[in-house]
Amino acid sequence: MAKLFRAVIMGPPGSGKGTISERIAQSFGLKHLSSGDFLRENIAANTEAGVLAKTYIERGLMVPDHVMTRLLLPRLEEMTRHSWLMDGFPCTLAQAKALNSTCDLDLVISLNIPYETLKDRLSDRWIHPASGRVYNMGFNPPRVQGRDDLSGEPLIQHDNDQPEALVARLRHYKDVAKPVIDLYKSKGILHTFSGTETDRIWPYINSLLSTKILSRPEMDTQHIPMP
Ligand SMILES: Nc1nc2c(ncn2[C@H]2C[C@H](O)[C@@H](COP(=O)(O)OP(=O)(O)OP(=O)(O)O)O2)c(=O)[nH]1
Ligand SMILES: Nc1ncnc2c1ncn2[C@@H]1O[C@H](COP(=O)(O)OP(=O)(O)O)[C@@H](O)[C@H]1O
Repeated sequence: MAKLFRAVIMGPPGSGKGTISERIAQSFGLKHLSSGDFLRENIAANTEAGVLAKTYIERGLMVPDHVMTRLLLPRLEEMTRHSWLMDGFPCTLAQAKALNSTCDLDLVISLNIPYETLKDRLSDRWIHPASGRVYNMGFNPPRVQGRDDLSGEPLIQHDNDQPEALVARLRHYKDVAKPVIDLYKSKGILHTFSGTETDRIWPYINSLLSTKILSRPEMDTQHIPMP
């Protein structure tokens, strides 16, 4: 069987992982998998892992590694016929090692965005809690102010997107992500992109993926961008 493409996107909160993942999924036909979406699905379905995860998320804490791996690895193992891009996992070295034992990654994208930019974006971020859809009042505003585009339900802001909580979250990200980034660097699969605007970073990611994915004959041709 032709080899499938497996990628991970990493970056601090607000770095644009979700936004860039959607663009990659659309342009290259990879399935966009998001740890936050998996968690929300499990919380909504009241699964054992979902009930447990909820107690952490409600307190603004990261979900413990063993809960994350128990939840995500079986789902990834099931995806034997799809190329995918994982957003939000792994976040810690323990998660990265667990993922390593399940699959061989082809590529890791790491987003390196200045603190001031993250602070500005997140303090302007509005979320539709039920779906996880994210809006930014300057970058991608909702069609109707304060309302989700699809459901029309009210949008909220997260307390942990406010400046004081954000400093702690970003510091925490740096500490836990460093060994993960070092691991992927040592494997030779890490690609880091720096900048303050998603629209400026995107062409570089697009051209990197074009060189990696166009050569893969199993990809559905309708998803391959025109040269
Ligand atoms: N002004 C501006 N806002 C952006 C840009 N790229 C993304 N955003 C907005 C969309 C969101 O409101 C916010 C964060 O973007 P994402 O939700 O895509 O980021 P990410 O998935 O990394 O955040 P998360 O881990 O879920 O906290 O910033 C940009 O280039 N300029
Ligand atoms: N890989 C992970 N390890 C631990 N906890 C995670 C992981 N991914 C997501 N979470 C938890 O789920 C929550 C929601 O994730 P996400 O939708 O990515 O949004 P955000 O990071 O902006 O809060 C996180 O705040 C965190 O508590």
